[in-house]
Amino acid sequence: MSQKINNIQKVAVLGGGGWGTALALTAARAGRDVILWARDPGTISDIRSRQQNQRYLPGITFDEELLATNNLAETANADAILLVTPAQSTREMLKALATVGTFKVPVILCAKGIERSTGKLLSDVLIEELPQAIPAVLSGPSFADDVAKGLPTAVTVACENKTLAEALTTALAAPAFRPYASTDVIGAQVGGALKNVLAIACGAVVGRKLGASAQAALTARGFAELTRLGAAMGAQQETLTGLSGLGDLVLTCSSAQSRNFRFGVELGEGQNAADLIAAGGKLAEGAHSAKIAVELGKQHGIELPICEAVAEVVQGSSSIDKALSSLMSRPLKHEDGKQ
Ligand SMILES: NC(=O)c1ccc[n+]([C@@H]2O[C@H](COP(=O)([O-])OP(=O)(O)OC[C@H]3O[C@@H](n4cnc5c(N)ncnc54)[C@H](O)[C@@H]3O)[C@@H](O)[C@H]2O)c1
Ligand SMILES: O=P(O)(O)OC[C@H](O)CO
Repeated sequence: MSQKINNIQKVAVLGGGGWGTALALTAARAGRDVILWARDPGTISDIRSRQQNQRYLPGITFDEELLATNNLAETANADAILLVTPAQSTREMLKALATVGTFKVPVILCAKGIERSTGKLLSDVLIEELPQAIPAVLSGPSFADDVAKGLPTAVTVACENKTLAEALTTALAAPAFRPYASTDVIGAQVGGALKNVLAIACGAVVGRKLGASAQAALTARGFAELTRLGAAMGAQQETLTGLSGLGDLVLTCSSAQSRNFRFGVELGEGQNAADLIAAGGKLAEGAHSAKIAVELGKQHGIELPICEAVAEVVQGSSSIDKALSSLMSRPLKHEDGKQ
């Protein structure tokens, strides 16, 4: 493995959506040899022939000529894999990978979510499906459009092996893309998964025109939920207050560029979650993680009232108004959560 650590040159990116394409571009800008796997043939031909991914990164043409394929076997000799398909497809993707190679390399999980059917973090899913791979996580405040356009971005790259975490940051660092190394694989995942749920709540408050004060209050109380669950699951405080925790929460809870935030705005404006999901619009990972986050909270003895409100609205068992009124009428508490 030490040879691989010192020489992460061939990077395979799995996922031809906005984030997969943006990460492939930034890895190419970092000087890596990049192969991008996508399942959609239209995406591959768009990238090959026009240096665009119009479906997921509309209006952006890139200078880099990315090598794109829909043959997964072509990724088998990579020194590192970036897995960038939606969280709920992680297991399926890993099962597919296992059929084409051994992958005794770092697999960097870039999706933000919790497996809905099991409540498992994606690193646990990876260990189950590809036990010889080395789990790593890339997370932080970063919109695909910004990264694809080369705007400045900083993220956390976590791997339990400190040397490998540092090697991965070296391999991915580009002039406008600054990864920080961490050994906290759990913390980097909890922040990314929960901020999506909390961003839906903030979006709903904006959609309902409840004011900037309410949005700030939800963000701060949401951060309390994120840090308490994270700590109970073994995350480090510095990670939760860092890029992949507070940093991403602030971004996603305040920007209409976020799909989770916009999903919340639409709910706040009176649309129905089931209809929004059935319409197959933009990916809002928080809608898929809300209920399982609440269940994880219960397992760890942590109350997550905002996540619970989002879960209830998403599953149609509460309206926005009812959910907000039950949040406001909870018994008065100390801010630190202690009695
Ligand atoms: N877009 C961003 O700004 C951004 C930033 C950071 C993290 N992320 C995270 O990255 C993950 C992917 O997001 P995205 O923005 O690229 O989504 P996207 O909707 O732009 O693209 C999703 C891609 O995954 C593919 N896909 C979907 N289901 C699949 C399956 N079962 N097997 C194989 N491929 C499948 C789609 O064809 C598409 O190419 C999400 O978890 C998201 O939270 C996104
Ligand atoms: O568009 P969203 O809500 O999926 O957010 C994208 C990134 O996770 C922001 O860091």
